Amino acid sequence: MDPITFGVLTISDTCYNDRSKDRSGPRLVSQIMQAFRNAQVVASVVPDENSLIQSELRQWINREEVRIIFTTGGTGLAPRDVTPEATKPLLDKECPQLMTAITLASLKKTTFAALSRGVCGIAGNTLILNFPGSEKAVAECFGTVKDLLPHALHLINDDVALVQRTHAQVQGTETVEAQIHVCPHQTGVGDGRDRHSPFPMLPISVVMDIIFGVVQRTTCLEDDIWKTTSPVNIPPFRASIKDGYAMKSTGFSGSKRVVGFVAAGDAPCAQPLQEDECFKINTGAPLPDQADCVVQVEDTLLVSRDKHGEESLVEIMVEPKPELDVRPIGHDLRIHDSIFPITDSSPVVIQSLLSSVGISKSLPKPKVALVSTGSELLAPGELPVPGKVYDSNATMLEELLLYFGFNCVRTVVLSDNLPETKRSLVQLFEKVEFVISTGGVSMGDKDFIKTALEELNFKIHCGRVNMKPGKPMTFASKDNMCFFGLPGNPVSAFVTFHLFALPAIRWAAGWERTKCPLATIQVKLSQDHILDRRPEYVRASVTSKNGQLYASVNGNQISSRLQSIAGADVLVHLPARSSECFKASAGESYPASVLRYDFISKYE
Ligand SMILES: Nc1nc2c(c(=O)[nH]1)N[C@H]1C(S)=C(S)[C@@H](COP(=O)(O)OP(=O)(O)OC[C@H]3O[C@@H](n4cnc5c(N)ncnc54)[C@H](O)[C@@H]3O)O[C@H]1N2
Ligand code: MOO
Ligand SMILES: [Mg+2]
Repeated sequence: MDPITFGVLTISDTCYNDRSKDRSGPRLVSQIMQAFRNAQVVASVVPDENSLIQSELRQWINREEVRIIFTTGGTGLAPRDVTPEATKPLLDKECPQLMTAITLASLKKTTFAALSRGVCGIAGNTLILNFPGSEKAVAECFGTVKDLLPHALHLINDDVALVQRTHAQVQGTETVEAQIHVCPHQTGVGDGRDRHSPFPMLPISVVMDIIFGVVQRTTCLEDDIWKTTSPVNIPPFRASIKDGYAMKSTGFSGSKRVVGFVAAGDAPCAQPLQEDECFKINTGAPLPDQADCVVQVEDTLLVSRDKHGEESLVEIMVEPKPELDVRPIGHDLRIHDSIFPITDSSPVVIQSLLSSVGISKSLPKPKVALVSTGSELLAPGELPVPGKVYDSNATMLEELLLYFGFNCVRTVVLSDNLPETKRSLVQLFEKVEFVISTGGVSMGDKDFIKTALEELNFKIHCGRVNMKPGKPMTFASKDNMCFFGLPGNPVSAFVTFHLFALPAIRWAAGWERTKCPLATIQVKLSQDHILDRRPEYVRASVTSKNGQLYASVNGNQISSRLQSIAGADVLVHLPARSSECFKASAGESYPASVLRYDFISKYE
């Protein structure tokens, strides 16, 4: 079936000024993608300006392939709400009943639906529907009309055969769902149908929304961990902060007799203590019951030793003050207080804080399996064979998982063989929740991953992403099993692991959503870079010059050249080329994902 292109136009001053605030547009895109397997989507954001709305709508109406446009926002009663006024003059025919259907359904949820003034109609061969601006409303409105859309398009197209077929379906002989289903790429068929990927190229933000919507959390840190209270005080006894002498702060008289030695690990000592006596004590040792301060060894002089060579008299050079160099009981953490002052999902933080209060519990981490696919692959260590290449992806991904605090339970190398691929996936998913594969997701007649997933009844949420490298990145799921099919080119696998698989695993592990993706910083480009047709994620090393971070692109960026990850501190996010702009210039500032903790390679 031919792809249908949908337009999603977010109309909002706020979202225009800060795209990250646009929740409704991406939500709509993701719903379209989930509902229509043959959908392509163009999306844009404009402010609440009549002329700008019309100019964007006109461009899409004039594009033959754009068949349905949803607008979101600007339908209310506020002075800046002009979406219906901008839309109406462009319509050849209005479809008021479509809007009535939407309004009736929305009124069942909230009477506020009565305050939306959206219109629906046909412009050329394009159906336009105005939806309100809220994410929830958009989802509901889309749900109301989605099943009507294929038939509406057939009617607009005057496609008699399909119209008749839909009428038959309405009478109960076939489902509309079946009609709009498109099978994934059929390898080796050799006819026209297998020459284009049926998978729309989704924007990264949409793929992220889908991933966070689909991946289930295997641990619920909020409940299990964040509310944990301490069963002990830290320190559990009054502890010395210094190596020195524990004594009474009262009756200071210059020198004191050393009456005992307390080391870390000794039980607190109840022995009576006079004002002219002291105990030699080590850092971390419990203060004798009758002492109330410690004088560090640097502020004392040894006066004499006894016949065994032990210290017997010391001169105290500073005045002892109550509580000097003493950590009171519960100073760092009080019993029954929360162990976690703030939520921090780092396994380092969680495990070590739990250990500090005596809780020995390893956090359940999502179980991950890695699979390298490809008949051309040789394991490192094997002798070279003509036509074969060494498998770098399995090692790279295993090291990355370890670097980010996760383990992988198994690594297997598959040949390009459909039954073997299916068998291995089934076996792996008996043991793990995540399988990350590399290779076999593009258009070759040996690229079996998507077919295997379909045949195993996985839902393929994403088969292509609008990015370079990493275009064929595939994400699929079934029940709580999640599958990432990273592209085989090693750099594509590297980039897509960081951008998609890692955030998904962190999410499953219970991390806060905003913490799941890599941290983003702003960097200035050190050199010009020609922009690609796809948004590009460029490996670059970072130099700090007078506090400003500069990114230097790491040589040839072809996705097979793994050397570009050497010295890669960040992935610089470069936008796609446009008619106005074909290069990113030196000195311009771009966002960049931080790949490693030590992300500044040079200081100048
Ligand atoms: N007709 C089209 N061909 C390709 C397209 C396309 O859109 N149309 N996309 C290209 C893009 S972009 C990428 S990225 C690759 C992705 O390919 P696959 O995921 O199918 O991966 P393979 O074909 O199996 O391998 C690609 C390449 O990578 C090497 N490779 C694979 N696994 C490993 C490994 N474990 N270690 C090292 N190197 C590996 C493999 O030998 C190939 O050279 O498809 C393009 N094609
Ligand atoms: O997207 Mo591919 O990953 O360009 O090489
Ligand atoms: Mg391939």
